[in-house]
Amino acid sequence: MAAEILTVAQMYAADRAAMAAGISGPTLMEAAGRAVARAVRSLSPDGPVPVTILCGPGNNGGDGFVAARHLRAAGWPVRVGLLGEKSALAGDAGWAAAAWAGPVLPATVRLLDGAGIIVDALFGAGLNRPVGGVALDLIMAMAGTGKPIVAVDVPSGINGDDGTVRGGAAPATITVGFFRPKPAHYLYPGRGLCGRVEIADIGIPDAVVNDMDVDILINGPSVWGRALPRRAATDHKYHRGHALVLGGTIMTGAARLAARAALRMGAGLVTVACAPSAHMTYSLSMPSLIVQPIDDAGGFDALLSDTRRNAVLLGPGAGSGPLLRKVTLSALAANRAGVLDADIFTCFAGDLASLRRAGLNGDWIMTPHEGEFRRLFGDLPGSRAERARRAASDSGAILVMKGPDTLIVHPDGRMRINHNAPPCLATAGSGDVLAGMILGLLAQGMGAFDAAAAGVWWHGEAGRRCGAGLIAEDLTEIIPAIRRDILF
Ligand SMILES: NC(=O)C1=CN([C@@H]2O[C@H](COP(=O)(O)OP(=O)(O)OC[C@H]3O[C@@H](n4cnc5c(N)ncnc54)[C@H](O)[C@@H]3O)[C@@H](O)[C@H]2O)[C@@H](O)CC1
Ligand SMILES: Nc1ncnc2c1ncn2[C@@H]1O[C@H](COP(=O)(O)OP(=O)(O)O)[C@@H](O)[C@H]1O
Ligand SMILES: [K+]
Repeated sequence: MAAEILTVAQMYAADRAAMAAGISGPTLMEAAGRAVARAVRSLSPDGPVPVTILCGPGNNGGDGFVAARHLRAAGWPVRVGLLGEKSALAGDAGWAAAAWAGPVLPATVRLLDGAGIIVDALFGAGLNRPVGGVALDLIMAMAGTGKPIVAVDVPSGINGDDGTVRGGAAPATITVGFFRPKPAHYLYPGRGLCGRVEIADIGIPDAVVNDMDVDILINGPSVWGRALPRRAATDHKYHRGHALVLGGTIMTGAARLAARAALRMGAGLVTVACAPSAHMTYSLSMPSLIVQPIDDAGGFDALLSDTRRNAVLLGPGAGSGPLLRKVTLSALAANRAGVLDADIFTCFAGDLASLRRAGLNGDWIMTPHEGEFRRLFGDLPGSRAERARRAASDSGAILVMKGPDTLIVHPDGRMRINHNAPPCLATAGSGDVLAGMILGLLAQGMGAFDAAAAGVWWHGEAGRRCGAGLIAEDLTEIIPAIRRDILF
């Protein structure tokens, strides 16, 4: 499957490009409506059930009319309700309505009575304001029936570009999208309301994407697989990087999990720098770890003076006191790659400027969850994706906005949306493992944007393989098996 995600504007441009190439609007709409009818039929393999199709005033409604015609031709009982006047339907939607030979009733809640399956063709890409009035009544009534719903393009009321709900939206069983997915198919809350997303080929040539500046991708091995560090027969451990982790004194589990994850991802060596009092805890936890006691930030600087220590992780379990602050500022100045996580966001709350002044740049990755994000960046306006883009741009670093739909954002605006993470990853220490996984890839010289994306996907895959009941320790142990499968 192609990894591109198209914005609403890009989708309209793809439409125009296809038409410029000689594919007519009705041809596209015919294919779209046929795909919707196919989705409806897949919901009732035992045969026809009554279908109510609610059509809106634009081309989304046009797709509904085409679906109605195909279902009726296949012997399905279909009722079509239109929001607005048939005479007002223009362009391709007008063509589709004219080609529907059955009655067109006013769209009312009562049309849903007796429906076995509902098609939601009210609004798609053209939603330009929050739904209200009759449209909202219809949406709420669809949701209230409990019947399977096939949404055309997106559930009506969802903003295609950011997945937000504008007024209200009915949860679909299947959402049929066209040509390429839109952000709303992958971003919550839209993603949660789309049900199963089926992207139909409606005859738009793949080549139209080549002329577009597509900057949103579905995160997966096809995106970064070729950038993964490979092993050579002559490898030396120093070829595979030396990661340095600041270990805390009280919450030692976080750095231990991260360090183990970095080793499992293939880093050649991992050193944990910690207070002398914690030395024993780290040393006994993992014989393969190097543990270096440091008395103060100067001790960390001394470790950094060895340039072979090429990747740094700061934050997990580190405490948000002056040591973390000093160490972070000097690590940023030391021209390394690294990951900033967890306590960093408390330590530098509202103070992005200090991180920037110290040298924060695109070799660094920040991995906040929503709460940590707000601590560092404040209450930025806009959708989650807009806020993440703004934060990446303001910081100059790669931003990993964690959650069920983790976003990996480059300061230049490119974004990868992750979609494989199961909810069992919401467990203590899981984020520490993620930070260590990304660190392990950075240590091996992978570029920060790809390392972040690969780490996030791999972490999701680890969660999927472990399944319900996983604890963070399980994630690190399944890392090698996933590597074998990605690299064959
Ligand atoms: N490649 C493509 O882009 C294709 C798109 N097709 C369909 O075309 C749709 C887009 O068509 P349109 O651009 O006509 O847009 P829509 O049909 O999504 O909606 C536009 C109409 O709804 C009205 N409207 C928008 N928000 C409203 C609100 N909150 N309350 C009341 N009225 C509202 C607008 O004034 C306009 O009349 C897609 O979602 C898809 O279903 C397909 O026909 C096939 C090809
Ligand atoms: N509901 C969810 N579905 C999928 N992944 C989730 C969900 N909730 C959290 N995660 C993932 O689990 C990890 C949790 O990280 P974090 O909140 O930092 O945990 P901790 O601080 O306990 O290590 C992140 O990678 C996040 O994307
Ligand atoms: K719709």
